[in-house]
Amino acid sequence: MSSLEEPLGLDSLSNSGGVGWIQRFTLNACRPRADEVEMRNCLIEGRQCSSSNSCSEEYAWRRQPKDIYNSEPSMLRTSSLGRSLRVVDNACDSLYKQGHQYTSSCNGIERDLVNKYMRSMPKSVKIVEVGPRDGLQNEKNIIPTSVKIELIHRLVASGLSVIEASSFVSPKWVPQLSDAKDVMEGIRNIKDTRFPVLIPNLRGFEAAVAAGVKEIAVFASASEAFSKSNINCTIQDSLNRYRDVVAAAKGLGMPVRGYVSCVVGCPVEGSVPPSKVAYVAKELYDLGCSEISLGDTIGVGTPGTVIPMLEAVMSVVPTEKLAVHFHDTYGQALPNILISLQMGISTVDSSIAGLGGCPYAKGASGNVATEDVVYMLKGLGIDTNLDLSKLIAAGDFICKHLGRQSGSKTAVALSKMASDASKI
Ligand SMILES: CC(C)(COP(=O)([O-])OP(=O)([O-])OC[C@H]1O[C@@H](n2cnc3c(N)ncnc32)[C@H](O)[C@@H]1OP(=O)([O-])[O-])[C@@H](O)C(=O)NCCC(=O)NCCSC(=O)C[C@@](C)(O)CC(=O)[O-]
Repeated sequence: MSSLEEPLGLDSLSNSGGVGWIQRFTLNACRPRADEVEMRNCLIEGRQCSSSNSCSEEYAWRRQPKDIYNSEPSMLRTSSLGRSLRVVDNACDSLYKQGHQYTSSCNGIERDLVNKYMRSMPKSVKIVEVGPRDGLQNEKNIIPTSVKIELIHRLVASGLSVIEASSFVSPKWVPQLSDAKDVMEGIRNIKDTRFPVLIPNLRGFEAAVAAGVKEIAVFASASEAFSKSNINCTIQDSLNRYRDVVAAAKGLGMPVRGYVSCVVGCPVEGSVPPSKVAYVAKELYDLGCSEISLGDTIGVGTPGTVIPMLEAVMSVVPTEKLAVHFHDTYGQALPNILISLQMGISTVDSSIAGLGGCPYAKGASGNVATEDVVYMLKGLGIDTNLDLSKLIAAGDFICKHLGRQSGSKTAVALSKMASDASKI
């Protein structure tokens, strides 16, 4: 086992002030007020109480089952406290306030956390929904075009402003998306939503234009081996190809997004150096791409590897032009997004119900689930203008069609709570 695979033990923190840091975040160090203790006890014991926090009738989450999706995450947070009963844990809680303000109420002491932890966080985040493209491209059974169109309509209804609709790639390589033209026809009348599509070459570009596409994305790799297996050419050849595609798109006034895949690791080459990612990102930016999305295609990144990668890219491409695109193979997507936000990035790609995977990246799991990203952003008080309940319904729709459970932990948890509440 390499040292990177070994988790840090508490003993290794003691010499670096780590224990003190941990103590500041324990309940003992941040004792609940007496009335909160009393309220918690009543909840555990199932009896009624009348503290100032009022749990006199029922649990908050039982009172309004229909509003459960729209509740703030702090109201939905639960902890088992060693018993099967779940309780609202507000003993030492962060209070979410509108307008990007956070305070922590603890022992009656108000602490302003904005400057301490949230200083560099964006006030709003743009989500680029990639479910209909990245989410579905790897599905073995061909999904009817009408289902893809219905999914896109549902995603639009949840407030998403950018939805990657499909790919104009070779149908021999990705048969699932060979109906791109028909999907575009089915969403032609939707206004005020952007529907970019993935384009591998001029041929795909021409087909997309003929289908009424208004925005495209080209996709290069930071790994030579992945470039070969994904688009059957070297990185340099792909950049040369994209030069013509971007020029043609610019000639029509179309915005072009540029993807860099394998920004942390490659299924064939292993680790990918940040300098290589920065090189490809800058090349795409210089070609005229208005946004560069950095894809951890196989989901191996952790904040420890994402930070140096982003540092390298941010030194050559303006931060506001960057997006992050994390797959969740090792459950690292949310921490990676959080660190990206802290580094100033405000565009995040995600896929409804965590669908996804690349046909040329074996073992890679789905993208981070849109519902989970939105839940986290709501908890951080960051504006998304999205309706979480409608997102969950959209995820439910496609998962039912695929015959599997959602890959979104938020969707699973909130659906279970809603169903439990409806039985009461
Ligand atoms: C790039 C090519 C086309 C090269 O394909 P090729 O086989 O190397 O070469 P080709 O140009 O000779 O084309 C082969 C056949 O495809 C046809 N063809 C050629 N182009 C098109 C086109 N645009 N639309 C429709 N058909 C096309 C072409 O006409 C020919 O047909 P044939 O003569 O044999 O009947 C192929 O390798 C390809 O389509 N690759 C796409 C693979 C793909 O979509 N992968 C998943 C993308 S996900 C990703 O990259 C990561 C990302 C973006 O999600 C970020 C992340 O997750 O990190």
